[in-house]
Amino acid sequence: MSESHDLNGGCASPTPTAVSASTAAALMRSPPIKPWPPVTPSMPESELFAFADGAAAAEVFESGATGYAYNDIILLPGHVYFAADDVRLDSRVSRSIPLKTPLVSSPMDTVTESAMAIHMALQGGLGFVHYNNTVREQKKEVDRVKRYESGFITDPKTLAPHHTIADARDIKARYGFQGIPVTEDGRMGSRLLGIVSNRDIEFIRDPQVRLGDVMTRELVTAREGVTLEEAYAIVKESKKGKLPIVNGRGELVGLVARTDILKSRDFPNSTKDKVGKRLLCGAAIGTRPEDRDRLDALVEVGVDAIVLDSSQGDSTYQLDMLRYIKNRHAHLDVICGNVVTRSQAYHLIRAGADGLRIGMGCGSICTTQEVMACGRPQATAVYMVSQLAREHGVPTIADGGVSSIGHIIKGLSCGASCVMMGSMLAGTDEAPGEYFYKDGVRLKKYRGMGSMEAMKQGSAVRYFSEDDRVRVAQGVSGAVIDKGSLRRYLPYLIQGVKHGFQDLGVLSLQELHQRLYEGRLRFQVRTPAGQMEGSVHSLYTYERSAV
Ligand SMILES: NC(=O)C1=CN([C@@H]2O[C@H](COP(=O)(O)OP(=O)(O)OC[C@H]3O[C@@H](n4cnc5c(N)ncnc54)[C@H](O)[C@@H]3O)[C@@H](O)[C@H]2O)C=CC1
Ligand SMILES: O=c1[nH]c(=O)c2[nH+]cn([C@@H]3O[C@H](COP(=O)(O)O)[C@@H](O)[C@H]3O)c2[nH]1
Ligand SMILES: [K+]
Repeated sequence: MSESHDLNGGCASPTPTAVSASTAAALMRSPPIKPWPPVTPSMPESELFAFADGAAAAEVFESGATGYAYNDIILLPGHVYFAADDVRLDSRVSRSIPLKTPLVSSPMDTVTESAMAIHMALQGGLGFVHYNNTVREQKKEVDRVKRYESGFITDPKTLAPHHTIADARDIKARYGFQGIPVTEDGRMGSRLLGIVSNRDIEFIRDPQVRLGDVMTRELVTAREGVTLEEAYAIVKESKKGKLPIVNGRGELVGLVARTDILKSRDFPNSTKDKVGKRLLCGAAIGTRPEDRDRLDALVEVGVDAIVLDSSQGDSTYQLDMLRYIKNRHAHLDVICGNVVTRSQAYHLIRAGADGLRIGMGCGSICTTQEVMACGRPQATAVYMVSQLAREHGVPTIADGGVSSIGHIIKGLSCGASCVMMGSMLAGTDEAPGEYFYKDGVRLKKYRGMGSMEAMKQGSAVRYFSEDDRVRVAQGVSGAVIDKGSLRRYLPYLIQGVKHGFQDLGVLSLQELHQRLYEGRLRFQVRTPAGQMEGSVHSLYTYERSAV
């Protein structure tokens, strides 16, 4: 027996009444449907976005009583009339630093050191080197970024003549490259004696044969100071896989790999200075008197932007430090923060901040809102602060609380010039620290800079002593999942953001912000059911790839 579902909810259906012949004839003669004009890219905006559903940002965020997180809001789609690849993401991180990619890495000791900063800059973003270390260590990290030249390998794996074929095979298995320079003491900076490549060792059975007996000694080398173009020309001419760079004393100072000739052209969007063509690099410092020495050390190696790193940026300490830097190093961009209100932002803008970092307690490892009872939901904070900053030409960074591509798009849609990430980047190869396994999952450590662990290490290395102040932690330590290399992960994020812009019908960040402030970017607040509906649901199991 089949079950019938009564669509009238159990009520008896009304008895159909007969339609008169004249009414039936009139219905059949109903007026023809008015044709719409064809939709074309050249259509005026009033037609492309003819109906305004949802609400303008001002209506959503300016109510005052309620603050919204990224997940509380959703954007309504626009009209798609271009390909995702047509979208341009050019922006600024601070008054004088333009970016092709509006993504920056957080100054945290499990996120940004030189490797992260190099790869963020290569792909059009920027990295801020943390300062939970000695002045010397931070200076060295910034120096590495500034000295980086795409194409020159400055820290090649090297071996000594007493190493064996097994050692060379081990490097190949672990890092995937062949052609290992052999130097006197096995290190970079020591006299170059030869190169051992696959051809030298492939037919030798005994893995204990020493490299000194089999390496190639007749080498084509280039002298220190050679330009990348010249080095490439030599590599092409010599048909060798590797070109060692040596100084006047014959010591190894660098290496150029044939395989990198193509790769180095892969970064047309990199964040570089116009004159020296060096990658740009940011760094964080604090607002204590000793941070002035740190500042000078960073300026010595050419740091391009300074973040004054604090959870509450509206303090006389920060205002004093900002004025001090502006007097001493007028050329340097200073990004202040963190802030979440217009008052905080106003004080810093008035004192000359070149950029503002927005976010208090929204980060994945943050417990500030729990412990300090201060903060603000991030979407509202980004909108309110960015709106004021825009009037003064100051770019803003939406910092923290980003755990998906959608959150990046929402941060930018709320008015941020770029987005800063910690947890999203901490699991990549370029973040500091080694991977480890837990429950069969490959992880990397990630911790808040206000966590007890980070604070203890910080005061130990920064001040060379364990001070005995009572500390109140504002963060936790944990771990994040392996995300592989930024070489793949950043292009994935960038492409995702471009697709989001395409759905919104905006071709650039400038257009997005123009729509935002003209009330033409339309938002809606999602109820808890709306949020559930918008995330994965009703499945017994599912998988989500990290990249
Ligand atoms: N974005 C966020 O929500 C949060 C971020 N964090 C991160 O944790 C780290 C530590 O943050 P905070 O504890 O806010 O650092 P902070 O250095 O601003 O503050 C630490 C303490 O030192 C005081 N202080 C700063 N400069 C001073 C001076 N010149 N003289 C005397 N006292 C001074 C401050 O008032 C505060 O009590 C940073 O990396 C920060 O980004 C921490 C909490 C929240
Ligand atoms: O309350 C906090 N306690 C901490 O210990 C802490 N450490 C970092 N931060 C801030 O969090 C941002 C990174 O957040 P995500 O992991 O969500 O990207 C960072 O960029 C910071 O703004 C902290 N906030
Ligand atoms: K949090």
